[in-house]
Amino acid sequence: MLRSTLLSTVSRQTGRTVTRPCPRCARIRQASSSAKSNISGNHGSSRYVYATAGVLAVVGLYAGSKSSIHLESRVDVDKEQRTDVDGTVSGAKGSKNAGVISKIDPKEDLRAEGWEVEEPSNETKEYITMAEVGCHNLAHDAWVVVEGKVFDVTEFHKNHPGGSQIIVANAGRDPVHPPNTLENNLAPECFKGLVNPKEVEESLRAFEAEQQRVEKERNALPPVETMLGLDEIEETAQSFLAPRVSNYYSGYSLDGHSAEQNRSSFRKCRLVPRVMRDVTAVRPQTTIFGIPSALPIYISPSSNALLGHPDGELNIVRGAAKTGIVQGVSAAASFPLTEILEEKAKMDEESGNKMGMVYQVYLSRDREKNVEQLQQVVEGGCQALILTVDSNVGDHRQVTEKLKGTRGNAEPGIRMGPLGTEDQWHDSSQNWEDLSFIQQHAPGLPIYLKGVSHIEDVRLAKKHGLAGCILSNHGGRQLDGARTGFDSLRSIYAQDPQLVRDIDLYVDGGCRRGHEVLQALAFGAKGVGLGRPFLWAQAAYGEKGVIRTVRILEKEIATAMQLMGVTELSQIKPDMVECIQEIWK
Ligand SMILES: Cc1cc2nc3c(=O)[nH]c(=O)nc-3n(C[C@H](O)[C@H](O)[C@H](O)COP(=O)(O)O)c2cc1C
Repeated sequence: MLRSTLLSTVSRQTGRTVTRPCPRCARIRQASSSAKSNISGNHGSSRYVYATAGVLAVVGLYAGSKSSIHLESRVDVDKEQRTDVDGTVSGAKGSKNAGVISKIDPKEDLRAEGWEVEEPSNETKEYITMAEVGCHNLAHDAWVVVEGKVFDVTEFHKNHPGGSQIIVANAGRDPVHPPNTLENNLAPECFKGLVNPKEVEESLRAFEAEQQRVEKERNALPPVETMLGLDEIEETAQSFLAPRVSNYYSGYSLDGHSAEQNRSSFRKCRLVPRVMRDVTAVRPQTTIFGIPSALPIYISPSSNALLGHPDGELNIVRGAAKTGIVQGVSAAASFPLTEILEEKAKMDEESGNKMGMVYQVYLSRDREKNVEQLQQVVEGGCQALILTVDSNVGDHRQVTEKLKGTRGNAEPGIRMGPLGTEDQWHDSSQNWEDLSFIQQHAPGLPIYLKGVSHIEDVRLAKKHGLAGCILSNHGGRQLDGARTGFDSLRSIYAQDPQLVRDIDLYVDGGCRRGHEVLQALAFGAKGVGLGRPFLWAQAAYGEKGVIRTVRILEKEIATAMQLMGVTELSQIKPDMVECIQEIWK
């Protein structure tokens, strides 16, 4: 049964979502009662414009210097892939997400305006409009435009080397991908047609204008040396990044209780320093995931650094290498692991030291993907593996969905359901038995389970021979209401201090100051991970921002150690941190 496509637009006045049937699709449906296509999507023009403005800054790297449109390379469209229905043309045969192609042919008008216009193909005389492309903007229905060509990347994005999210984030949109890379990896049937070149041109112009704005504002930022705290760097980044980028980085699930508590849980403790001790020289060095580290912190794996800066994760590699801290690389990084490893090799050669790099994986629904990935990780020289287990289904980020974040426009009731289950990287069947599979394919690599809260799960991790656990609620981005990593640590320590000694525990979420790192160490944590601060820092200042962030934390940690009366991290004890019950109420 054909349903009317609904358009959702966010009223700028009321901020409320207004939903109405799409007149265009309704017209097409009237005309094509026998259409095979199952059209779904929302492409309200005001939302589309808003979302487009958001994406422009996001894909700086991809934009490159592309300023002209080349439609010279034709892709043969199999006649049978398109079914003419009363003047409209539906998408690929058998595709549940088949598209709709306009019967309006603007080519003559365009030629009259002086455009050089090529024929889309012998079979297809019409162009796909950007509005139509915009209908296909979801993880399970994703089209993108590259150099005027429209591709269905619904299947491809799940295996995209740069991560699924970056593709989905740009689904239904402008040209965003380096030329030829998609074409070479896509089956011919994924080609949907061409977009009106004038529209592409306009969209590119807007894209470039936004790129220039971001670059200009980034260049006008106060010098990185004037940044004194991690929050200040975040504010600076937020001041010029497109709302969509800011929203993605700061995003949390549902009401953000866990994200908020991540910050506040550290502030509910009081430090109880010791005095009259010689603290002239302090040693904040330690080992993180078994790797020597300058500080008891590490960069927690976080996806899509490229959203904020064209060098993305490469900034983080350079910053981590130059400051001697360990980088956790996300399975959904925006650069392929091969490129990240190449950058690491360069840094290792320059410094003569081997930087610390650990790789994060999700258990994929397609285990073969994990096998390939793990082989790359082992051969590439990553020193440990982080297995993130708090994402067995996708997140539920209401705020992000509203802003057309990474998941497309959410149509309540229609779209919310499948989002969590479509992604290859979230396997809701994952369980303890799967650990042997990971262990088998990552021989010799210590494995740390990320996203643990319950003491019994720490015990099980130990029983299964894992090197440690990262107590975390994923920065409040998965289960809203989940206990904070720091609170889990305190609770586990209170129940079974020996367990904390027997297995390595790390904590992440909400830590922004050096003394907060020490609070976690007091209860036995081996180190603390920070996610967002490094994303913001590289977005605003590139590699220098990463370095500045580490330097700020280094100073804060060293000063806090001196003021606490300790010279070694091992001297920080639980009796030096008081978490008073009344404060928690
Ligand atoms: C934008 C963003 C992307 C993230 N991507 C991943 C990821 O790909 N894998 C993962 O295990 N954790 C991911 N995380 C969670 C972080 O590793 C970390 O648990 C969390 O950010 C810590 O909280 P903090 O940002 O307050 O420091 C992400 C976090 C953010 C903010």
